[in-house]
Amino acid sequence: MRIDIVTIFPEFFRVLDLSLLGKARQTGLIEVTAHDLRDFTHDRHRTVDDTPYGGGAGMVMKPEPWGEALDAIVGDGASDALLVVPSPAGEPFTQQLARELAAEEHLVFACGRYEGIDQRVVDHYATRMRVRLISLGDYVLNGGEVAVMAMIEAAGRLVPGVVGNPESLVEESHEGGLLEYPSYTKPAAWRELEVPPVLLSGNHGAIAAWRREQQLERTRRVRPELLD
Ligand SMILES: N#Cc1c(-c2ccc3ccn(Cc4ccc(CN5CCOCC5)cc4)c3c2)n[nH]c1N
Repeated sequence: MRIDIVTIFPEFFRVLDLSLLGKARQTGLIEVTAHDLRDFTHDRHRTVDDTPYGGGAGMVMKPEPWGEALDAIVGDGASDALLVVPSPAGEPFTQQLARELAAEEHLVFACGRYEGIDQRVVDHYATRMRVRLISLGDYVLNGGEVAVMAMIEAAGRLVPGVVGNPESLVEESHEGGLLEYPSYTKPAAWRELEVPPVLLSGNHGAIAAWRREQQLERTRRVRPELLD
């Protein structure tokens, strides 16, 4: 999988050199490149924003630098890449959407700032490639970078070979539509708190049944809408 990110804060994505995704990058499973949008400006101040037509607070990101940056990544014609634009107005990011992103060969993330990117950028690239506006959740961020980091982590870990033990991807929260069961490890007693005895029983059928019941109880209590 190839991932390109366009942002005015490319150093924000240095953290992707660490941990699981760092290893996936070293093995070539996932190739991540962050591009500085200001490298595609031509004025002394490397300007990427301007006042909004129609008035209103804040600034809007100019289309020209975005056009040059995205053309440098996907060329000047049609592209099979998927352009992902984080936006408060986007479709909700879910585990299912993470699976869909994980199946893509080439993802291009456009990280907006200020009040967002001139709409014509999305409208233009929608004539040349698939474009999806995606929202991390119903709260307001200052830009797309945090959302892109979450999307790359959620999708990247689903790419075959990235997570050592694929079984660990199955019994997670939101896999299979339920929240995950509680987990325990040694010691068997800690600050007078005991591990549930069934987990020490060695009875794999009883353990599986207990875990399933825990998933259902937790989902009913915390996220009942997932059971609809
Ligand atoms: N993913 C994701 C996100 C984002 C996100 C993603 C990308 C950008 C680029 C700029 N921003 C700042 C911004 C904040 C609020 C608004 C709404 N405006 C409506 C009219 O009144 C002014 C305010 C617009 C832009 C972004 C925010 N926020 N929350 C998510 N789940």
